[in-house]
Amino acid sequence: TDTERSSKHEGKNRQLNGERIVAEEQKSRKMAAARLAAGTGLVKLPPVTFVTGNAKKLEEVKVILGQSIPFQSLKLDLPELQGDPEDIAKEKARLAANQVKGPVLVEDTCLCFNALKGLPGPYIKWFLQKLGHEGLNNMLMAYDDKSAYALCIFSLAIGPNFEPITFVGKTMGKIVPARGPNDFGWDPVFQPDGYDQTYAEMPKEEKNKISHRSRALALVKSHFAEAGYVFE
Ligand SMILES: O=c1[nH]c(=O)c2ncn([C@@H]3O[C@H](COP(=O)(O)OP(=O)(O)OP(=O)(O)O)[C@@H](O)[C@H]3O)c2[nH]1
Ligand SMILES: [Mg+2]
Repeated sequence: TDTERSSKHEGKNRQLNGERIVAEEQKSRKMAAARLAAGTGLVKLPPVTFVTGNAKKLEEVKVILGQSIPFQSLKLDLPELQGDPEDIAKEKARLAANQVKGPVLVEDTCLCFNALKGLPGPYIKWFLQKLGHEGLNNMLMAYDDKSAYALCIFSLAIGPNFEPITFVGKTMGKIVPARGPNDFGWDPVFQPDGYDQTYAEMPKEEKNKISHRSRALALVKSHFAEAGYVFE
C-alpha cells in the first residue's frame, strides 16, 4: 500500500542523515510559506542581506545568484551553535535577522566523512584550521572508505519574527591528497564523484555547476520564484 511504501521510505530517510535533513527542510519551508500566505497579503521586503564572514563563499554566491534575487552582503562572523547542521544554520539565521532587522540569508557548510559517520561535519572549519589538508587525509588512514560529502545549508529568515527555513545542497565525493590551488578551504582535498579533478583544480564555472553550494542555491532561487515576494 501507499502507507507501507511511504513508511518504508521514511525509515530509509532516517538512516540517511542528508536525506532526512532534506525532508525536514521541505516541511519547514511549507510551514513558512503558509505563514506568509496567511499574513496580511502583500509582503514588501527590503533586499535580502547575505551574512557571512567568508569572502570566498560570498564570491561564489554572487556568481551563482547573479541578478536572480535582490541582495546585499554583510561581513559578520556569527557565533555558531553546536549540533545538527540544519539547526546550526537556522540559529545563524535568527541571530542575523535580529542584527539586520530585515530579511537575511546565511549559510553553513559541512564536510562529512562516511567512515567517521559524518564527522567532522559542521566542525570542518576547526579541523581544517588545526590539521590542514594532510591531517584531514590522515584522519582517514585507518579506513579503506575515503568517501565524503559536502553539505551546504542555506537558511532564510524573512525578518526577526519569522521562523527560518532551510535549503540543502549535497555533493558526493572522496577525500584525496591535496591537489590544485590553495585559495579556498578544503577544495584541494575534495574530489567530487564522476570527476578526476578536485574542486580546487576545476575551473570555477565547473565547480559551480555541481557544487553543494550551487545545488542549495538552486532551491533558494526556486523558493523566491514561487513565493512571489515583492521587494521595496
Ligand atoms: O574548500 C572549500 N570549499 C567550499 O565550497 C567551502 N565552503 C565552506 N568552506 C570552508 O568550510 C568551513 C565551513 O564553515 P562555515 O560554514 O562556518 O564557514 P565560515 O565560518 O568560513 O563562514 P560563515 O559561517 O561566516 O558564513 C570553513 O572553513 C570554510 O572556509 C569551504 N571550503
Ligand atoms: Mg562560520
